[in-house]
Amino acid sequence: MTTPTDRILDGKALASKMQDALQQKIAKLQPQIGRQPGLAVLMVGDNPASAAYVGGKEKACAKVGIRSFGQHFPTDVSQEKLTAIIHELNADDRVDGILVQLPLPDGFDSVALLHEIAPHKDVDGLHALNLGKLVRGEPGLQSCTPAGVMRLLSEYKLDVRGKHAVVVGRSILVGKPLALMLLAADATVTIAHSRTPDLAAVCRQADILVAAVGRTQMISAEMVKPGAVVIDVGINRLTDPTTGKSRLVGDVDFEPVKEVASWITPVPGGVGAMTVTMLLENTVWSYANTHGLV
Ligand SMILES: Nc1nc(=O)c2c([nH]1)NC[C@@H]1CN(c3ccc(C(=O)N[C@@H](CCC(=O)O)C(=O)O)cc3)C=[N+]21
Repeated sequence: MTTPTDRILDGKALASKMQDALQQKIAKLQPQIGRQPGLAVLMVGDNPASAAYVGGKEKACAKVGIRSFGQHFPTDVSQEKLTAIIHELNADDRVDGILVQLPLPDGFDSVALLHEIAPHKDVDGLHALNLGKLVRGEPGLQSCTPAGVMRLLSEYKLDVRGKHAVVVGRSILVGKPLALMLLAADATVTIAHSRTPDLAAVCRQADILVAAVGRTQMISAEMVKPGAVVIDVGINRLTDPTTGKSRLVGDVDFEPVKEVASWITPVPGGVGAMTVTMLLENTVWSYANTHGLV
């Protein structure tokens, strides 16, 4: 029962291919529209993981030709000030997408803030209007990480229709929207979580198993049906106590699970690598859509 090791869903390669295509698309649209697409990322505080993500987003923007309007605030910035900044960005014609880097430090009402973003600039797909469209199965801006998972599955022509997808995790950023996207693609969807009894038995039913919990080694080989497609959304940073070096691992016990699964995403280089690219896609979609060029 061996699995060819090339059964890896290579998010990094797909992201790079998509970024090349985006770069060309922007180069074509820019003379018609008369400006670059623009993305504003708001970050509060100095969480090192957030700073790294924001840096990655700005680098990717520069690479494809999106102008960054990054703003970094100290933790004592007020909710009112952030709201006012969002209103300015809503009215700023150079800005196609607005993203509030999450999580915000304690004391901020992030949902209230997300709802100040003009829905057509909500490139994170977290505004109630965009989430509502997703529930209804209408087109709209969709959350980047789950959209990246769907794109990976379609790129590798892995059929979702009629398959049993088990999503472990029910966050508003990943688990819930991904379950809805899988449902829209005609999967039979189960959402499992920390209160699900006999999680292993539920996972073993999955043709497509998604781990989006944020806990290392959450998914062991015994929880995976042979031949299942395993999608690892977890991003956990582990520090080696002897070397002090840190590395990223997912929620899946990769080596043993890879022997059971038909296809599997690595961490890093899998879903996470797709997330930023979907953000760029959403920004360019909003840019083109504003000018009737979608
Ligand atoms: N409003 C908001 N929207 C988000 O989409 C959002 C957020 N807040 N807060 C934090 C999470 C996390 N996130 C990732 C982005 C890039 C990688 C990524 O590039 N990962 C690479 C490697 C990164 C590395 O090596 O450090 C990979 O997995 O291959 C991962 C995770 C977006 N998030």
